[in-house]
Amino acid sequence: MSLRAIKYENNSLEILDQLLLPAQSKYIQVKGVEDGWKVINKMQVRGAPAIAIVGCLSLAVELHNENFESKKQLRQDVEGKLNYLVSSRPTAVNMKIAADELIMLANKLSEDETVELQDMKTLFITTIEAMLVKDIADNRAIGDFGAREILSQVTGDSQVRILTHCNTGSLATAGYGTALGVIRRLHELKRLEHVYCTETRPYNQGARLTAYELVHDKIPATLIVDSMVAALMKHRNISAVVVGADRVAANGDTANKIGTYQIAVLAKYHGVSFYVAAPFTSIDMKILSGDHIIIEERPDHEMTHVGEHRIAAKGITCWNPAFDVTPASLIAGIITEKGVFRPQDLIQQFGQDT
Ligand SMILES: CSC[C@@H](O)[C@@H](O)C(=O)COP(=O)(O)O
Repeated sequence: MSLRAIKYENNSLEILDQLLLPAQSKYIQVKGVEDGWKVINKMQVRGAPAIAIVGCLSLAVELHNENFESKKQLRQDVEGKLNYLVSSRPTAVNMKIAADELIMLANKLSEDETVELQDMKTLFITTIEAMLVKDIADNRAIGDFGAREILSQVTGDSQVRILTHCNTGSLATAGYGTALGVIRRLHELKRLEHVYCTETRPYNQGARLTAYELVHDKIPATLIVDSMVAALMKHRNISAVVVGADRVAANGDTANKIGTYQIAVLAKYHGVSFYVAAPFTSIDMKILSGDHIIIEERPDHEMTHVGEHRIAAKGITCWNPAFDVTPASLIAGIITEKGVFRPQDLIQQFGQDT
C-alpha cells in the first residue's frame, strides 16, 4: 500500500499530520479554508504540490457546504479565499499558480450567461478535484523521464547511486513524488543500487519523512546528516543528485529546501550531475530569475528545539531561512512531466509569462 498524505472522499478532506511522523500516523480533518490555511502554515502538510492540492481541496470542501445568491457572489468568495490561501506560505509557487488559474476560471464562468449558478459551483469543485489525479500522473511521467535521463549517463546495465535532499515523495505530493518519483522509478527498473537521503536540518524532512517513505517501500537507502555530503561524494561514487523544487524561475534558478544550494556547489566540484525534478506547476515563468523569489523565514524554535526538547544554548539568536536558491548554472536538467529541459531552454521553449 502506498503512503497517502491526502485523503479526499465524499467531500471530506483529511491529511496525514506530518508533524507527528514517523512516531505517529494520524489523520486530521480539514473542514474548510481556515483549516486549510492553518495546516499549511504549521507544516502539518508540506511540499510544494501538496500545499496547492490541500489548499484548493479545502476550498472545494467549503464551497460544497455553502449557498450563494449569485454567480458574482460565488466569484468574489473564491477569489478572496484563494488569495488568503496563497498567503499561508510564500516560497512555493504551486498554490499561487493554482489560485490564478481558478480565479481565471471563476471570471470566465461568471461572465458566461449559459452557465447557471449551480453548474458554476459544480464545475469549480470538479476542476479542483482533477488536480489530485493530474498530480499523480505528472509525477509518474517525471519519474520515467528522470530515470531515463540518469540511466542515459551510465554505461550498460549498471546500477546508480543517488543522493536526494528534503522530502519530495508521496507525502509532499498527491502521490509517487517528484525527485522521489525518479528514485522510485529507478528502483522499479531494478537500476537503483542505493539512495542516500540527507537529514535536512532544521526540520528533518529527510530523516523523518523521506527515510520513512524509503523504509516503507523497501528501497535500499542510507541516511546522512547534511554536513556529510562532500565526504559522501568523495567516497561513495554518487551517480547523480535529484532534488525537488518550490519555485523555478524562467531562467532555471531554483528555490528548494535550505541546503540544496550547497549540495549543488559540491556536486559541481565533484563532477556529479545535479537535477531538479518538478511539475510545471512549480515553474514560475512570471519571474526572470531567482533574485525575485521570496524566501520564507521560519521561527527560531525549529532550530533551537527538536520536538519539545531544546538543543541550542538559551539566549542565542537564529537565522532560519526555509529555502535557498540554486543558480541555473549548477543545474544539469529540470525533469518535468513534459520532458527534461536544460535550465536555459525553459524560456526559449515556453516563453516568459508577463
Ligand atoms: C515535491 S516537494 C519539493 C519541495 O517542496 C521540497 O523539497 C521542499 O523543499 C519542501 O519544503 P517544506 O518546507 O517541507 O514544504
